[in-house]
Amino acid sequence: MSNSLLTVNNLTIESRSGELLLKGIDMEIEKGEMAALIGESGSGKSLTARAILGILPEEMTVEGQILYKGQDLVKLSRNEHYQLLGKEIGIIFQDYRGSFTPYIKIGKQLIETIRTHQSISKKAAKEAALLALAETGLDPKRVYHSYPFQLSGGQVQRAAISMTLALKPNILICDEVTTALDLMNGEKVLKYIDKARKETDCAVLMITHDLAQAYKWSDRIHVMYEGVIVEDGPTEQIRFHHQHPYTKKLCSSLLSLPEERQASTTEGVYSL
Ligand SMILES: Nc1ncnc2c1ncn2[C@@H]1O[C@H](COP(=O)(O)OP(=O)(O)OP(=O)(O)O)[C@@H](O)[C@H]1O
Ligand code: NI
Repeated sequence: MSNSLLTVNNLTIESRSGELLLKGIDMEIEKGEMAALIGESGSGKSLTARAILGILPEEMTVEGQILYKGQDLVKLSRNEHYQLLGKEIGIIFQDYRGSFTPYIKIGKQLIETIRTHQSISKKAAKEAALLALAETGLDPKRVYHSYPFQLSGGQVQRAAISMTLALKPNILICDEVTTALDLMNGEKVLKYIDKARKETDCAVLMITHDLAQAYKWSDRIHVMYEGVIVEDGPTEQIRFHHQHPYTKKLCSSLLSLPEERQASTTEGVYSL
């Protein structure tokens, strides 16, 4: 067997009306790997993430397996699944504003989250919170003592990422994390996620529309199209030797852009 940390086998999701939203996808994510899941809007990327997190709408029917540490996540109850969130499986969403309650200071919320998952003293949790904030390039004391509305969008998002990473999850799922950020902040966030991955050896599943971003940061790319993973492989292979017509279309949309812009990761420009 491989080094797989998370194995998705033949995952199928059907909506209440009988529409097949995911059609038997397979995916393996290894420890320490940055795996990208790319594909156009509505192809099933976020549903895949939600299945792994156990937060799919109740009315959907799920078949197949999601194996993690010897257990099948598809078979867990909501409550059992919920226990894994945070410490084992972390999530960073595009909509980071929902990560914090508006009228409680960031520091207090960080401490509470850390202490929900680790039995450490308030003082130790405060130290961990300040360290986590500093690592995302924020002014730790200022952010710690601020309410979310006193910070810019990019600062709140970095604070939300600090909170997720302070728990040191084994798998981190990032769903379109840079879409709402400008280029500079998007790059900072990805750099920070990558640094955390290297330090903790966690696996990252990076969901994105942005092929340039996937090229730059991921080790492996899974290409999704209409609920199917049409192709996957090491990033270089997908970049230079892809086979599937949909991947060709995706890659050629990027190739037609000037070279220096390919190296950057602007949001929007490469969106499909
Ligand atoms: N709660 C829901 N009920 C019914 N259908 C849904 C629900 N959530 C998503 N879908 C459908 O499932 C399909 C996949 O949606 P999903 O959110 O996974 O797409 P995505 O690849 O993440 O797209 P985007 O890039 O726009 O975020 C879409 O056709 C969508 O309409
Ligand atoms: Ni999505």
